[in-house]
Amino acid sequence: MQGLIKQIKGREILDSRGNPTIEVDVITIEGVLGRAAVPSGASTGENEALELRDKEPKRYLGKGVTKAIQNAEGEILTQLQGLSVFNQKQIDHSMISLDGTENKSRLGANAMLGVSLACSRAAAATLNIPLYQYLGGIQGSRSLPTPLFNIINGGAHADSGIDIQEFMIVPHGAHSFREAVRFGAEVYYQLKGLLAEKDFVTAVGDEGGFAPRLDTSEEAIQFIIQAIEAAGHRPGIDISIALDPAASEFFDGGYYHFEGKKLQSKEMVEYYKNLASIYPIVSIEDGLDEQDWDGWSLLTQQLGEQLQLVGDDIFVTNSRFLKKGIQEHVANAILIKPNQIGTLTETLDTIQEAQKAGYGIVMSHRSADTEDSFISDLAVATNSGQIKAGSVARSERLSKYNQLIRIEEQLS
Ligand SMILES: C=C(OP(=O)(O)O)C(=O)O
Ligand SMILES: [Mg+2]
Repeated sequence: MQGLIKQIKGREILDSRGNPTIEVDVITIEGVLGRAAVPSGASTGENEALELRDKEPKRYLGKGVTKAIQNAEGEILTQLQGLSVFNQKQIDHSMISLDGTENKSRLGANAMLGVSLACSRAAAATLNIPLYQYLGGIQGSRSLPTPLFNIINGGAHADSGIDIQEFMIVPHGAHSFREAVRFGAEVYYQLKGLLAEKDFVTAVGDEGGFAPRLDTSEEAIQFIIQAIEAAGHRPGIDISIALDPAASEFFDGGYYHFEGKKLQSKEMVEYYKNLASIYPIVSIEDGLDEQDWDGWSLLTQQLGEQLQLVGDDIFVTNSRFLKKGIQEHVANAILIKPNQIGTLTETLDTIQEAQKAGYGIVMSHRSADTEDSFISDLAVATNSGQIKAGSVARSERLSKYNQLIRIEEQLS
């Protein structure tokens, strides 16, 4: 039998915030290597699988992942040694039962996901085929996703003081992925000029979008509209806007503390409704808090016909929460972050569940990411339709977009 797991090696590498994160090598008896690195969030959902970090911070770095590495190289290797990398389900389910906890807190979702993804890379390498082709099989790998470029950063991702975390542009009028990237870059550079003209700083936040000290989110949207026009594109026709308020971050004591006001769910819904009636907004992610299911129902009733409403913190890539959402008519799309759930098999199950229910899929990076571009291949393999991986000007973000440019070339 081909592809039997012989060795697992973990190492600490740095993520884009300069913190340690885990990279895993899986080596088969034929000496084939599969490698994967795991990203890390800042605005994490309460119900995410646990990222295992050491108790003590390092002298100059954030908390390390040496315990997660020990688990991958020790207990996980003992459990998986001799299994074939082609048995992805078996690999993932045996790690889940070995861990034995609801949220993967014993072995660490970071250790488990690193191993899980590295196994699939080793399988693709054994067959000598691209990862997207291995993951997608004959049915998959047909369409390139539309990118959502995050060009203004707020919330937990920057010190801009803007309450909404992500202002993204959606170049749905582009005819190819390559052209979409060009649209993104054109708007990004126009936006830089417009901000500089008004004496705003053009330093960037965690995901590579600008982080100007603006008073309101509406001001950020107006800058983006101007930048789209300055780049020669038509707002709402060639390029629209997507938002990720990441509202769990400003929800406290039953209220949304938003732009100096203390708002109830229904007032937030009114705010979004008004915003969407003025500007070409096509998608809002995490418009409300992860526990505010009633608010989410109202949001979906009021805006679900007209907008994509994406659940990130509320679903945490977990089919259990997604099923509840489908039953209760909450949201109409899901954000997919493999490290929120911790294995490839569970990620694929959640995607399938969402697709069956007609929910949209947005494949996603994390705010602290690495040069690993696994999610690009996964987006194509599952025909996710959309991907968000930050701006067009930091390499850990570009690794995803550039990989998609290569895949597009191969598929055409
Ligand atoms: C990518 C996101 O941020 P983080 O990785 O900080 O959760 C998000 O909230 O969608
Ligand atoms: Mg989000």
